[in-house]
Amino acid sequence: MPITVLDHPLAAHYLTLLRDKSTEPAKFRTLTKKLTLLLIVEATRGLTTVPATVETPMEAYSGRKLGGGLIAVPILRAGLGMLDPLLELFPDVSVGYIGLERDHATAVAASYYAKLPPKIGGRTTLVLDPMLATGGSASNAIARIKEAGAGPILMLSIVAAPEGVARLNEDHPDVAVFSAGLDRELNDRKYILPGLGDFGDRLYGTEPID
Ligand SMILES: O=P(O)(O)OC[C@H]1O[C@H](OP(=O)(O)OP(=O)(O)O)[C@H](O)[C@@H]1O
Ligand SMILES: O=c1cc[nH]c(=O)[nH]1
Ligand SMILES: [Mg+2]
Repeated sequence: MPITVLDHPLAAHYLTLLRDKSTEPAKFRTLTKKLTLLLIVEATRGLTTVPATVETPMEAYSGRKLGGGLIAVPILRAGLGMLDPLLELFPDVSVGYIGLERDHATAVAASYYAKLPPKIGGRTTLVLDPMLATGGSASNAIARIKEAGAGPILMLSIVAAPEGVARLNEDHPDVAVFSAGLDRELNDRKYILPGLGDFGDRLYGTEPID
């Protein structure tokens, strides 16, 4: 599926501040949340609703409510920075976790944790990971989520590289990808250019890339 890139002045503004190397972790976390809110609104446009009637103080109103329960799966660590805004907008979401870390030399992601909700079958699942670089981490996580029987899968990232989008389209053509930005390329260490560096390190104030 083609990637959907946010096209909104607020998204452009927040993303520029997020990329700025002088942005400290506290502000980085706040900007991540704001960008994720915008991404969630865009990505969930197609959610199904069911009829619902309520009484206003004046008369009956025939409206709509959200249908089935959503699943969210942040990819640890950096994806955790995107979870709070999802919980705010969808307080009834069920949350699973997948831990993946790229090897610094090979950039291949290895799994160190997975706990998915037991009743994932058929439910719409939002995968949260801010960086889609080679696409290896997202592809690995999505394969596990599919094995568990999830329904439609939406991938939410903050910065995507063309290489990662191509990998996901190849491995999981049924998955819709949303991102706040689509960057130029990967460097020889598989970091995104222009990118923003190591998202997890910037989010949690750990060591910078050398
Ligand atoms: O598309 P890929 O090439 O797989 O790269 C993207 C992955 O790299 C980062 O995680 P990292 O391995 O640095 O782990 P961290 O979130 O714990 O820092 C990022 O959060 C993605 O999960
Ligand atoms: O540029 C990149 C690539 C992978 N992971 C990151 O955090 N940043
Ligand atoms: Mg990292």
